[in-house]
Amino acid sequence: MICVILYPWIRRSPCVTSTSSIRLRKFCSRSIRTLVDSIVPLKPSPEFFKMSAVPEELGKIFQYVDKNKERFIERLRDVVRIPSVSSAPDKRDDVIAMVRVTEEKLKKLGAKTELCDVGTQKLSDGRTLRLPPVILAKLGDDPSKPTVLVYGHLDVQPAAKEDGWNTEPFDLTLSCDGKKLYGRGASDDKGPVMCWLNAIESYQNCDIDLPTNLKFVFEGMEESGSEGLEELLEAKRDSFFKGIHYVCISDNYWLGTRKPCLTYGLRGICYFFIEIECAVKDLHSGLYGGVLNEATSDLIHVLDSLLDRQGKIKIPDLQNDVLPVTDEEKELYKNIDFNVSEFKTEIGTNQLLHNEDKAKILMSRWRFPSLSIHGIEGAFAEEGSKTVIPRKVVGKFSIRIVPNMEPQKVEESVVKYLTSVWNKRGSNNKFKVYMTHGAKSWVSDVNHTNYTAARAAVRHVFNVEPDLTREGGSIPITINLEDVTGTNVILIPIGCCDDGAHSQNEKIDVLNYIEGSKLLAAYLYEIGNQHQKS
Ligand SMILES: NCC(=O)N[C@@H](Cc1c[nH]cn1)C(=O)O
Ligand SMILES: [Zn+2]
Ligand SMILES: [Zn+2]
Repeated sequence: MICVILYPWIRRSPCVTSTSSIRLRKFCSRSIRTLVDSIVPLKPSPEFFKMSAVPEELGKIFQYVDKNKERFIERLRDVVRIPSVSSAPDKRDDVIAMVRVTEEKLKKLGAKTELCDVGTQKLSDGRTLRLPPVILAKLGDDPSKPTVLVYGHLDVQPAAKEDGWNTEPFDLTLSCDGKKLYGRGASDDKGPVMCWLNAIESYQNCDIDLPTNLKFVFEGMEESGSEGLEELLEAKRDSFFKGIHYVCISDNYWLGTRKPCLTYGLRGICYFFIEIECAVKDLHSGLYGGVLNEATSDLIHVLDSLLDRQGKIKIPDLQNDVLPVTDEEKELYKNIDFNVSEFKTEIGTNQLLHNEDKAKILMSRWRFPSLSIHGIEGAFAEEGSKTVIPRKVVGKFSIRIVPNMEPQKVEESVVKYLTSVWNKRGSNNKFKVYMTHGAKSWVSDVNHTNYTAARAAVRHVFNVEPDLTREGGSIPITINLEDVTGTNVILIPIGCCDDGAHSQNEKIDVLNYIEGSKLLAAYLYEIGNQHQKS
């Protein structure tokens, strides 16, 4: 039997279900209002309003998700509250708490869980810190069903109100129009992880048998290079990671704000530190200024040698391995729904390096390397006019790498180039450059059942054919998951491009969180459906 539902985008219209009954903290500020007002009004094409035929079981699940919207939002609130910042040593206990809370949630759904110790981490100050355990879990063991491996991360980027947040970053806050949930990790990646739990709960409470067996890898170090995880994958290659048919990751974003997409490529990342030391302690610039080469000016000189004004990486040999763009590839960019002026508005810039050329902008984000300078540790960065000469500064930058580029080769080129820049500088200060972590890029086969199932799932939920996109960010473990399972990996993004992952005021739209829970349920349904045929 077929059940007919209205295309859910309609619910973006003003007749949105009232959220006044929701026991949620609401936040009204001019900045959020401005943000909401500035969003280009949705003009759905006529096909958006077509009726969509959804299989009866999925229809029931979708209704369950809608009915439990408030509780699902509370579920996200519970985990956003935990400041699980993997890069901050003093927050390590919170990362571990987040891992434990998630393990409990999985157990409640009936999963068999294991917390795997992945050893220790050496900090730059020489200290050793225990890495958060990785959750490996299994739900279902039916040999007649396919097995889907789900990966997600439980750690987040740092966030503080003083950085320019309008709300407390670790207190999930609903915007006054009831459409957006602000909080660190809301989109990256606690929201999507909770969507998986929502989807599974929905099957169970609707008394519908899960169409697949599930395995989970949830880690707490993704934002810091997934330390320890690769070794765990290798150690469990012939046990936990055996017998997996499909891998699914929800840890990226739609290309825009309106149309869902599926993602088949990621750039890799090579992260570098440059340490420069000029004294044994910080110095008064009135007493010591003018008598020594200062570490900060040395560092700025070195950092300035990395990029030219057009954003071209100046490190020789680095671009040698980048594959040329083929005519076939050029065609792929033509039909992708990407609006350059909306993109500029979202960033808040009126000038991009590649003007209004959609294909060039997308290629620069997806298939060419880029270099970004992230910050300088030790340099005076607070308010006020402190007259200090910092004794030691550490510059941090990363290079997003693309297919055919190898992290080790990138490391060699960077170290060789910066050492020569340093030698020419002629400073007597102490200088060190090293790569902290390197991860390869990843590109997948979009003709695999993993993708056809996900496309059908998008049609069930959004009644639209998704764009197939690549992503400029990195999920370091993706390629290892592909290797260790020997099967196809898909990225199913849940949030929008304007979610502000890693930035101030990170959010997830309520619509994306709720429809995203349905999407993952529909994906499992379609994997169950299409696996038998493949
Ligand atoms: N949502 C994925 C993501 O944000 N990944 C990080 C991974 C990373 C690697 N080193 C530091 N962070 C990214 O920046 O792409
Ligand atoms: Zn992430
Ligand atoms: Zn992230």
